[in-house]
Amino acid sequence: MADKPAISLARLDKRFRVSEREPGLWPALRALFRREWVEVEAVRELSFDIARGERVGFLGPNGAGKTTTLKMLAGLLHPSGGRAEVLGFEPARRRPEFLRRVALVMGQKRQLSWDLPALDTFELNRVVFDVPRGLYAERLDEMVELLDIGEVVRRPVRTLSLGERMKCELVAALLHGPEVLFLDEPTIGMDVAMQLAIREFIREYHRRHGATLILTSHYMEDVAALCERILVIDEGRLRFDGSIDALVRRIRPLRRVAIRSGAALDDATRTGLGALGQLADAGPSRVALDVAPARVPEVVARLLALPGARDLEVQDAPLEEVMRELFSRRGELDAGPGEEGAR
Ligand SMILES: Nc1ncnc2c1ncn2[C@@H]1O[C@H](COP(=O)(O)OP(=O)(O)OP(=O)(O)O)[C@@H](O)[C@H]1O
Repeated sequence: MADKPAISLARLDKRFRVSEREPGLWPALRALFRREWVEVEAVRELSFDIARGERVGFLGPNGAGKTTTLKMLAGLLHPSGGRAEVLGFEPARRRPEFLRRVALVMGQKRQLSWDLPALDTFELNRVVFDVPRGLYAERLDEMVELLDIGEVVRRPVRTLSLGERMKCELVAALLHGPEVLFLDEPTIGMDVAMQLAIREFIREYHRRHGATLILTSHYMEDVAALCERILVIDEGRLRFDGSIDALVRRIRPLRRVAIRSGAALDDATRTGLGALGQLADAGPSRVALDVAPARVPEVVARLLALPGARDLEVQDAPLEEVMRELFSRRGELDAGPGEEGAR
């Protein structure tokens, strides 16, 4: 029999009731006596399974329901309907045995005490989670070394840079050895070098300890480096479940083939090439064509036959472009699973 999934959602729903009023004084006064409520459907009938040790990227436009889902899975929010199971537990019950085995790290929130060194919060967590001293010291040494924060953990948190603080947040979240890790925008607002350091740490931590990982990030490099599977949600619903490659093919189905020729191309040649795919503007002696993957070999052969042809390139759409498109095309991704099928 296959292993039970680490995480399982069945038609999970979350609705928020929010009060709504028109701007201005009169509506404000009226709202004191009679509030008008609207329901926001943040998560709608979300169903998927995640196997133990899987690394899953959770993507979608702003307000898609990613954070709400992670909060439900970490036991911070009660679902309005459906069922969530994490490591066999119902997260909303917040059983201590459950809380000891999961961790939620949010790039926009901190659990470290502002005026104390991070080491003090680590020690507090050791007591709260009842981690044996030897194991605690072992884990702490390992992470401090991997993140290179031997000195950083001794300084008051308020004096740390955003990246240094996030490194400490990660240590605080991992000292109890969680088997499931929810990471919500762990690199948000950081410079490229710090993003890379944090990403590398997460990758190495996963390699060594094999925790199940769900990550949300607006940085495609994070997701590409860390996640083997992507779930896209939009308006609270699952829109895609598959690999990054499959997602790129779904959003940008064409590949770009470009070449430089020995001389400027005349109009007749350009028109002839235009019949092979969509011509992208590339300059007088350069041709770039966007073509369906199946046509790439034929197009490459035709381009290589141009006089003085050189510098052939075949590219997928850059990941950042795919990400931008994904976040701007609200509601346009086909419903249903990715090319690799529903799981
Ligand atoms: N506590 C709350 N009360 C009312 N509405 C909420 C609450 N939390 C979230 N929402 C609403 O639920 C929807 C989903 O929000 P959520 O934060 O889960 O999205 P997200 O995908 O994480 O977005 P982002 O990428 O911007 O962080 C949004 O419309 C949001 O305004």
